[in-house]
Amino acid sequence: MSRHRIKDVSFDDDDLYDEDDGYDSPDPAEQEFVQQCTTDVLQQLRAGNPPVTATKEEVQESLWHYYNDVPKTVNYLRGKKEKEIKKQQPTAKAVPAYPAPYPPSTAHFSAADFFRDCPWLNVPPHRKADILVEPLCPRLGLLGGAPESGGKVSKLAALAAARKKKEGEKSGSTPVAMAPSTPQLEKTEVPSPELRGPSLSIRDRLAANNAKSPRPAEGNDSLQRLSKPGLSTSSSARKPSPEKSQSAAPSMSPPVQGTEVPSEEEPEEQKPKIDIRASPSTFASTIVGATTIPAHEPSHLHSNSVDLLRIYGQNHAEPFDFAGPSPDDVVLNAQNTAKGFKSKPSASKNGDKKKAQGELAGGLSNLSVEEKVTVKSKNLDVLEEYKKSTRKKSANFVVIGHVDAGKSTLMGRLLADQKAIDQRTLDKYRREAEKIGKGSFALAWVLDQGSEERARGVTIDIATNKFETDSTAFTIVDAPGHRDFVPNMIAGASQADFAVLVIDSSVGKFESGLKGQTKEHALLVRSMGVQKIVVAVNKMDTIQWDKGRFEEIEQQISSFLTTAGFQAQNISFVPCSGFQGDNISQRSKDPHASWYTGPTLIEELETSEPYTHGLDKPLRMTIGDVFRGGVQNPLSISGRLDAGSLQMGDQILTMPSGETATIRSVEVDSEPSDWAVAGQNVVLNLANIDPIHLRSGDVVCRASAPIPTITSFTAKVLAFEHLMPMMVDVHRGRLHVPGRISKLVAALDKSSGAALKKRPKIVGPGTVARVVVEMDQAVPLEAPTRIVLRAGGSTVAAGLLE
Ligand SMILES: Nc1nc2c(ncn2[C@@H]2O[C@H](COP(=O)(O)OP(=O)(O)OP(=O)(O)O)[C@@H](O)[C@H]2O)c(=O)[nH]1
Repeated sequence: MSRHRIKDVSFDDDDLYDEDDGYDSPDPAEQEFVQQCTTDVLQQLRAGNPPVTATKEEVQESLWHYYNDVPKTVNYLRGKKEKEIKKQQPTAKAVPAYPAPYPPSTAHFSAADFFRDCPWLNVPPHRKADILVEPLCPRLGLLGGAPESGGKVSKLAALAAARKKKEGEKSGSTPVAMAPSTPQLEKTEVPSPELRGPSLSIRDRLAANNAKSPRPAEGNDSLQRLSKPGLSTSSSARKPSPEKSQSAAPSMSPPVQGTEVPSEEEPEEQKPKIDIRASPSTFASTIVGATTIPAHEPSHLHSNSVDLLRIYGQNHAEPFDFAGPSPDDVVLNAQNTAKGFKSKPSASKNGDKKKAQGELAGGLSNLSVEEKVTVKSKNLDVLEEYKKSTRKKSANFVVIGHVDAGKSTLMGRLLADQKAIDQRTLDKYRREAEKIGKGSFALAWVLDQGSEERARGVTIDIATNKFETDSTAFTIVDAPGHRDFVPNMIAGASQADFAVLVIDSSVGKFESGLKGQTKEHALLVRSMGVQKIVVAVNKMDTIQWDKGRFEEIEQQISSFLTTAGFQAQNISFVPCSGFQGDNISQRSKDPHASWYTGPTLIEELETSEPYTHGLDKPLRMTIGDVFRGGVQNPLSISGRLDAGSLQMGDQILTMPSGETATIRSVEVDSEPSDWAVAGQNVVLNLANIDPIHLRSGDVVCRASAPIPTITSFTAKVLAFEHLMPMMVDVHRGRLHVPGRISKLVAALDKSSGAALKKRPKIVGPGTVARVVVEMDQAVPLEAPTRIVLRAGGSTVAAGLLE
């Protein structure tokens, strides 16, 4: 027989139900066992101390819960019954003075029962003191907050309190002071101890005592301050009288519920206004020195709106003067003075302050990324130095002509013949050129240094090289012949004293060249101011030095150049072969060339006069290149002096940036020099300027005579194409800006310059015209500068700024 209600996991759900009531019928043997247990439990309950009884059903129910365990069932029922007995007895009587301990087998623990035998807990209720819970009256601010004392009550609250009091008197009941355990309750009156029952709280009794014997005004500092009116206008409120001490008694009421009830006899307007603001905290009192304020003066501490800093500054301390030296500075200055150093100046005085500010402003203005470089000038009379100098005359010439006319080859030969390039380098160029199948370009590579130029066999940008004869230092400006690079050719032509026009004399090439850049280049250099031109009739070896061909070319070109404005005495022709080196530096040894007895090319070049005019004019130099000259010269510019002179240490002005720079050193024709004059090719090593202010095409001048920057000008131009109001690019050396011909002023006579027709709508090629040009941006230009106008990749006009 099992004592446990253990579920057999092997059953089916149907096994739990029988056909009658759905549950198993009790086993007779088990019923007998339960009966026996019930009897045992009842006997033990009756035999215990105190004896308890329980019903049969209670016992069997308990046995069922305890799985028929008799001792546990007895313990449970005994505890249960004893609790019921206790509940039925009155409290005093139910608690025995010395209750018997529970049997050790008790399963339930009760704290009350555990401490029941403690005699000190058996305090009669009437002797128990109230436990007061402090109301939550948050302190609001550092210098004020919720009033701890009675504050001014609202009229509504006062009326409600008075009505309540009256009702209490009518009903004859004693007004009971409410324990301020709940802030919402309103205390209407502080009763006397006699009126209070034994349940009066300690706080209430203290309050009543305070009402009876008011505190003297000077007895307690906090109360004294509390009684000060602050914003109150009533003087009577300043000194608390015994009658008013009630309001001064500490109250646990929240701020909105005052303890003072206005007397009915006293008119409202005569009642003193009580300062309901709280006293400052100890911390606040300490930092503002509240205790030093005389008692009779209104305390600013009660004004919540008072600025703490203002209080601090007005009454108690001088505000710190931040303009003066800091305490650390004072100490450091004293230490430095003792060591013999100059002390840090104080800026406390106004004068010193201004001085310091001035120094600061000056320091900022002088602030620069790089330190200013000072270059000592020798203060030379440059023109005198120039006259005394024994330097060779220098001449620049630009090499122009149609593409593949043989310009670079001719100049390479010239440089080779003049020993400006050594044979070893020349052999190297030859080998390299042969490697890529361009052996005939070996001489051209002397000038065409760019890889693209060498690969394509075409000059792209101008190249400058120097060579010297016995009398002259020459600078070659090799210009590209291709029409796509005409702007570069213009830049080269702007630096030239004269021009060498190279013409391919081979059959068909001369004719095509005339239609191409031969004429354009000649016109351009003339428009750029070049007056002398040497025509090198090249590749004469290809036509077996045909004299007739040479004379035909000479005639056609001469005619054209004269038309373009060159004077006949400034035009010369030399039959030559750059490839073979005939009539370049040496006369041709070819017997077919014996008919020519004139000067060689170099001899013709030496007849040119140096460009020396404009020495006494204001400094003008167009920047050709901006580069890093080396470690000693981090910023250099190169170009040709158009006018004036300069020397080392001079201050220059660059336009259009308007930035100044110092000339650190000067190089003339790659030689160091103290000075330079107009016509010389110079490199200026600069200091005290940022490279971003320097560009090719900018103009160097002096601040005393700056070049103007303009956006429009009138020019007398020779039309290469039809001209009308149109968009054009304005070229001046390296400078080129977009603009437009805004007006055709007049068509002019070529020789006299007189107006033939005013305001023409269009002018044809070869016509000289006066036009107004406007530019999109301001550029440094001044008369009589030569300009070139191009449109759609062609030169449409060139002329002189008026
Ligand atoms: N037969 C012969 N060929 C020459 C002579 N001069 C140059 N050439 C050839 O002509 C070709 C072009 O020569 P370049 O010196 O590059 O001509 P270029 O005028 O400088 O050409 P670009 O600068 O590109 O306009 C090369 O193959 C040269 O070898 C010459 O006197 N006789």
